[in-house]
Amino acid sequence: MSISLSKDEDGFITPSVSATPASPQKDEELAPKQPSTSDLLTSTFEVTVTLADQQINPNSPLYSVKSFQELGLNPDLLKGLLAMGFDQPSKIQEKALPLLLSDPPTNMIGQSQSGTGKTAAFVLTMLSRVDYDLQKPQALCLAPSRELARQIMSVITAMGKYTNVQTEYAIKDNLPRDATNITAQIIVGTPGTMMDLMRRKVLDVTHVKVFVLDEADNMLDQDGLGDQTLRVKNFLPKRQPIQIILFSATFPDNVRAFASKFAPNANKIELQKEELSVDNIRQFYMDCKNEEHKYDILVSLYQLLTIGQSIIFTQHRHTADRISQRMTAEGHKVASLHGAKDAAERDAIIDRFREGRDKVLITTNVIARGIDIMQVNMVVNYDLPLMNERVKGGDERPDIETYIHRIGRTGRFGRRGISINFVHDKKTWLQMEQIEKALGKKIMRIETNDLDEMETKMKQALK
Ligand SMILES: Nc1ncnc2c1ncn2[C@@H]1O[C@H](COP(=O)(O)OP(=O)(O)OP(=O)(O)O)[C@@H](O)[C@H]1O
Repeated sequence: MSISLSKDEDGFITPSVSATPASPQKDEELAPKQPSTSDLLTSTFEVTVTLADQQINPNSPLYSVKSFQELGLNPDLLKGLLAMGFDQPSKIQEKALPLLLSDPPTNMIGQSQSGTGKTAAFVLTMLSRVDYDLQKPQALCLAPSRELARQIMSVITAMGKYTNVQTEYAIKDNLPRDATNITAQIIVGTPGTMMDLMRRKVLDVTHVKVFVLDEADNMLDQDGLGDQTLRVKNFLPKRQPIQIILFSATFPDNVRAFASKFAPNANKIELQKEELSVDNIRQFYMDCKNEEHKYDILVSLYQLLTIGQSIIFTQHRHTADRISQRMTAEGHKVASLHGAKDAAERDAIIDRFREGRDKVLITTNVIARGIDIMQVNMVVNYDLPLMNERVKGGDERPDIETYIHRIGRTGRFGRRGISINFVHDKKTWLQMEQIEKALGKKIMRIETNDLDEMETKMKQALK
């Protein structure tokens, strides 16, 4: 028996037993530049494509498509795509889909910014590869949270609407404890539960041919979910080739090498460092006097937070609960979500938020990644994300990857969004400065004492 430290979904480390501020902004910097879905579809951001077969020219038109029709998809899947309103592939889909769907299947490590359509790329691959007449698990997809697993499942269901695909979850408290045999073709879940089902032989892996990791850098990070993900992979049969697909908006250097080992000989689509975050998210900061002042400012922002929908990120679960209880007691309508709540409650909270019945969600890193809710036009980093939520020890450096994912909950698929960082002392101010440097994007100051100015600037940024 060994005791190891592992990170739970909120980013908290738990033991487990197992075998110079940005200069004030000028008004012209806020002048609206109108990004739109069509901007995203014709986006010019650069990706580097490296093919597993070095003899092939990645710039050949064979390795890029301008329409879904060119992919030679099963007509039922094409119908599903069109019913979802997907008329044209996005940049990442354009590049990734021909590589993902070609035969023989080749591994893929794919990177593109948050909200640019990675999910559809791997979901379409799973749906294209499974044999609908075979009642056996054939594609496994792992995600870091139950919320994301449920969202991926909803994309599979929508895209596969005109097929006979059968699906099953591998998330906590979903299957009855006495379930014996999963016959669905596509299984989506979190690594611990997936492993549990495999070990108990409820999930037969003999016919698995596609293995997908969404938020792959997070899933492979040795300080995160890496151990469990590796265990799942090692359980898969070695006899037949399995297509391994890794996608994320971020691949920090420390996991890149491991990703290449995990998905050997992969085709790779990578982003330049300066393209990590999308331009349609306007980033601001507010200089608060102290912790208590952060709360007051959040309350004063309430009206703006509810123009669309907003997500407020805190470092700790207790902060999320405390703020939400205080705001509720003061007559505001807010919800809080984190990994300490039970499964049914978590599902109910995210569903209410997704349906727009709650407009403000206060949460931890548990939903920093992947969650796609178009109406979210504001993200507040009440606490900046820090490395010590991710790695062992008291590392107080800002967590750049988590920052990119958090602000990426807004500005989905070319829409406009704004993010606001609260800083309240020299330390947090310096942390924010490091984020600004790492991303090479200006984070603009908004005064905390002029609500009208704040409102004007924010509305302008969202126009
Ligand atoms: N080709 C398309 N046409 C229209 N909408 C699309 C297309 N592809 C994806 N979308 C929509 O774009 C939104 C963002 O897509 P998705 O959630 O897959 O982004 P992502 O790249 O996985 O983001 P993240 O890095 O945050 O996980 C979704 O609402 C999806 O339905």
